[in-house]
Amino acid sequence: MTEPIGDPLLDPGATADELAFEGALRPASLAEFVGQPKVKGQLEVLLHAARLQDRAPDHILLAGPPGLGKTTLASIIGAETGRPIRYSSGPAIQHAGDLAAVLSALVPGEVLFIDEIHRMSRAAEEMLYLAMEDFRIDIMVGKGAGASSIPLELAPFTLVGATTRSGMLPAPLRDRFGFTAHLEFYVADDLERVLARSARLLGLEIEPAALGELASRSRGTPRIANRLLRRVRDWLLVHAGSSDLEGVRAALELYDVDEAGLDRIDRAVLHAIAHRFGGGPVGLSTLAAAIGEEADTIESVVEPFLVREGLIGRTPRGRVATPAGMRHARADMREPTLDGL
Ligand SMILES: Nc1ncnc2c1ncn2[C@@H]1O[C@H](COP(=O)(O)OP(=O)(O)OP(=O)(O)O)[C@@H](O)[C@H]1O
Ligand SMILES: [Mg+2]
Repeated sequence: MTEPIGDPLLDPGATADELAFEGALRPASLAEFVGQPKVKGQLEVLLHAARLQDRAPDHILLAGPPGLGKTTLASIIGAETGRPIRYSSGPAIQHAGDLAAVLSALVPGEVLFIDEIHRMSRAAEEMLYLAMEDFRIDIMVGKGAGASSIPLELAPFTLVGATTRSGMLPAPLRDRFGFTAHLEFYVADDLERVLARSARLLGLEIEPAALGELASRSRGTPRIANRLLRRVRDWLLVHAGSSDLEGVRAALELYDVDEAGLDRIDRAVLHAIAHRFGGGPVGLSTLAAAIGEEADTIESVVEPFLVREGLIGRTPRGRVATPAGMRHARADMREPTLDGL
């Protein structure tokens, strides 16, 4: 058995300290939100139009891999519309009754943010269809033949849903959103701007070359950029007097982030496909078992990045390493987790 690979950069069980750090760096307005020009332009028009007509904006779905700014955008939507925002999440809504309680407590014009909306229960999803369309729900009372439904009017609200897996949303739910924002991985220039902004907010003076190096290793993801920045800050603090670029390289080496920005779990996936499964194809669950990771993490976090980097491909028969992926796996001899494979 291989040991599960705890991913220090993407660990979903973030500590309170990390959450506070994320919160402090979260842009509060669309103007402050770096990159994603397409989505920003679309949201600007949508929010502006709603403001002109003094109505709640259409329901909005924010779709994209973790750490690209979905939660950030949801709170920006609240701020830009000047409306109160209420946070909930799919896993917290397991019964229709949970959702009924949230919906019936909404005040007119409120923004309801449901994170990980693809993880809501079926029954709650169905209740949401009606709520989104008609601002009404039917509450079932009683059971069996004597059951009846009582309609309940809701205050008009804007639903903002976030999902890392828009493909898992049932079509009727997806179709009820007036607009779906597809967040893309960030280009290095934009990540550099994210980093420059974060460094300024943290009171760090870091040379542009060092920020550029960090940006190119941040997997197109602001959350990772910010976390790496924190590791570099630590390194520079401990090794006072070192140059920033040296600090970036040393800190990333220490935390197992390679030149292409692949971290331990990315490399474990790539190595497993390349070496253990002879380049593939290999099915997702086999791959997950081989490296001791959740299939879900591999599918929503690791794969989109490796596919985008042209290192692996997806075929109907499973995942395969591309020639570039094979080269990367062969060249990278530092993989510590390979020992057990
Ligand atoms: N466009 C951006 N400009 C500046 N900072 C950003 C941007 N997008 C995200 N960030 C920063 O990245 C961090 C992660 O963003 P956020 O929590 O919004 O991601 P998410 O898409 O909700 O991720 P998850 O799917 O894991 O919930 C935040 O600290 C935020 O400050
Ligand atoms: Mg989020």
